[in-house]
Amino acid sequence: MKTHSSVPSWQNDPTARAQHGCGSCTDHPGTGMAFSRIRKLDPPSRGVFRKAAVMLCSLLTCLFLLHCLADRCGTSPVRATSGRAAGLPERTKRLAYERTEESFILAPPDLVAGRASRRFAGKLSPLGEGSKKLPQALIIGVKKGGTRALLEFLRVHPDIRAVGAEPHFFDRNYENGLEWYRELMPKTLEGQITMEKTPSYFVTREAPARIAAMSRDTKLIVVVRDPVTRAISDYTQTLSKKPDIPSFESLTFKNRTTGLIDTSWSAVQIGIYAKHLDNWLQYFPMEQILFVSGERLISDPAGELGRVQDFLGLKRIITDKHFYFNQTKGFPCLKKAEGSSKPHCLGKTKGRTHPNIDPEVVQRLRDFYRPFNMKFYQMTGRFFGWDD
Ligand SMILES: Nc1ncnc2c1ncn2[C@@H]1O[C@H](COP(=O)(O)OS(=O)(=O)O)[C@@H](OP(=O)(O)O)[C@H]1O
Repeated sequence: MKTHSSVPSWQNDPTARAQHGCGSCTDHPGTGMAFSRIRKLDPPSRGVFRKAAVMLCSLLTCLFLLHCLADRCGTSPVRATSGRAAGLPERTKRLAYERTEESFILAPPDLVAGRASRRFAGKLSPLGEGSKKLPQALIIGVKKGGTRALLEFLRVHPDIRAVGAEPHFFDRNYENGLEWYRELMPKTLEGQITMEKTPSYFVTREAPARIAAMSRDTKLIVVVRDPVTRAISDYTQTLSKKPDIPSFESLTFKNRTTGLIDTSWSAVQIGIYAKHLDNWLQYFPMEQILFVSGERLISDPAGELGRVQDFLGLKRIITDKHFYFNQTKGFPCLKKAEGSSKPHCLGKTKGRTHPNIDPEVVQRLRDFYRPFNMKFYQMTGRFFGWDD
């Protein structure tokens, strides 16, 4: 019987074996004997064995690479994002973090995209298959209506993929072109719907024509809320950023003595829903627009989500089971956020405490909005109950 002497010297020396790139070839006692036995029976098999060993090593390398790739596409965008952010100055990092929540305009798009892809990590196949598509459905408004809640809830649905931040494409970034817009979108697989929300679209004169130019089939969703509460919510948001602004009461009127409302103040303007809707109806039929009640989104989220899923032609997957009422927050929250197993409420910028407004001013605003609300109920065929 031949001994190890016929085996190349590097195979007898573990260190040398490792250097030859196959440290596990003869790690078990007796394997060297097996080598020589094989060699004795069939001399050409030594070459075959070497080839097999090389192939095995290559296969293991490939598997390792595939594993890394899958990991990167699946969960590690968190690391990738923070890694990218790690190279940024502290202030830029903070800005990017703060602003991705609301808008693409001030945050570097690649950073935002990284954050967005992290949010969708659970829905991609391990290799990140799919392609970026222009949205087939948009939440176009209204500001402070409950648009973030609706989008966060919708993202629980496996057939919806959405951009987390607001792209503001059809109002502020239109000159960037559709390709820029498409690049912001997450990848979708066949049958999945791409969505985004930018509440200012509803009051942007050019938005309907621009969206129709992208696709006349785009489904539009508007979350509407009592225009008086909406105006106060809008004001509360501005106040939180600029504490020195005049009072709500003084901004409401052109002339407080005559009681003339200042309709040029955006907080008031946005709530004239019937007027804005007229503009959309020049480009889209009513059947293509769904109105979600901001009030019911809070009191019965599953009910409103049911209507939205029907409108989007999706199976009703999001139901009562997905929500619980968080007493501390005072709002419904998700039992499990998309891509996570933990309960999730919206952040502290949603559900702010509103300042007390002079009841007379509130009443004056109610009187102002009443005819517009009536017109809006008529146009939409839905009674929202803001004037009880
Ligand atoms: N589940 C849940 N959690 C927290 N907040 C909720 C929820 N559902 C609806 N809302 C209401 O959403 C209001 C903010 O609306 P938007 O998300 O459209 O605001 S924004 O235009 O994007 O800034 C926000 O307005 P404010 O209460 O004035 O902060 C909330 O009343």
